[in-house]
Amino acid sequence: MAIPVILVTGFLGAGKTTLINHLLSAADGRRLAAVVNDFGAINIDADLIAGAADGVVSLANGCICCSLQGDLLRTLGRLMRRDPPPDGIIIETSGVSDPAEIVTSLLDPVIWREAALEAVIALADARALTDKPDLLDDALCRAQIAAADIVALNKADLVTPDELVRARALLAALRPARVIFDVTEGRIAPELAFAGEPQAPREPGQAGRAHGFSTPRFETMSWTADAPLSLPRFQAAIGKLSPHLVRAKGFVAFREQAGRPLLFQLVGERATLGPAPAGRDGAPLVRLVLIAENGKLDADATRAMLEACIEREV
Ligand SMILES: Nc1nc2c(ncn2[C@@H]2O[C@H](COP(=O)(O)OP(=O)(O)OP(=O)(O)O)[C@@H](O)[C@H]2O)c(=O)[nH]1
Repeated sequence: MAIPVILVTGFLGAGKTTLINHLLSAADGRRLAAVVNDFGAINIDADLIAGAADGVVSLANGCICCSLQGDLLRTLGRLMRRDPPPDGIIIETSGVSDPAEIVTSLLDPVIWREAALEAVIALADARALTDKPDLLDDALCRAQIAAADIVALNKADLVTPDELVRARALLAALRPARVIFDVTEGRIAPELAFAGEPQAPREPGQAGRAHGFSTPRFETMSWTADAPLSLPRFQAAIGKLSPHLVRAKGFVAFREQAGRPLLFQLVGERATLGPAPAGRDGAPLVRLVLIAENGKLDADATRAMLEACIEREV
């Protein structure tokens, strides 16, 4: 029997990793494997998928809808040959991927027989949609919603009930026939994701047509440091950089809070610092990935700004 595959898509920072963590934690004895794709050179998402290190495969430094497509198919092949094989596979696309391209690859009859695409779940960010309804004018964002069987309107906790109704209406106008769920922290019912029998292969839809805006549209920069940072200087640097960024994330450590690694997240203008999952041995103390629209980030100046945050021992 074919292994069911769930494809998770959605704009940068909408909550894809959070949803996958939820699905893995609610797996109820099912052996789920996850393939995560970070567009940057450092794969932060793989380290954020809790407690499933064994079943998580990371594809970094490219986008699985274009440069890493072959890697994705090879990875699926390897996962399917595991003994025992997984009961389900979740693929997280990077926020800059056009899922239609990946859907087309997964519809290859050879793949389909063994790993059948069961559902495409698109994450939309209720807060971002409320702040910027014209997000949905964006071709990439539309392609992600258009490819979905299920739309999860995430971050419901960050908007009022009226705002939630408006955000939902915006999505419904774009994708009237699809199911839209309001969720917080990606807590979609697992049975919605792995619903049972895979659907019949579908038409690739707009595959190919919508492409061209994916990877070349964004650029990514990674930065690492082996010494802790100054918290006020880092906050000031992020304040200056955030207007030029669409997304940033990574692990940080501050001199002011010695021995406490933190997870830094920036989505739009919302920056948060929270507890980091246990670090990987040998990984640099500070690992950041910054994503910007092409041409919006001066890499040298950004690097210099971040270097200036390092607290050197005197
Ligand atoms: N308040 C709130 N925050 C959320 C919710 N879901 C996710 N977040 C936060 O939003 C940020 C981004 O979440 P991720 O799950 O990393 O988003 P992503 O789509 O995987 O991000 P990329 O892979 O970089 O595109 C993190 O700080 C999450 O903790 C939610 O429902 N409510």
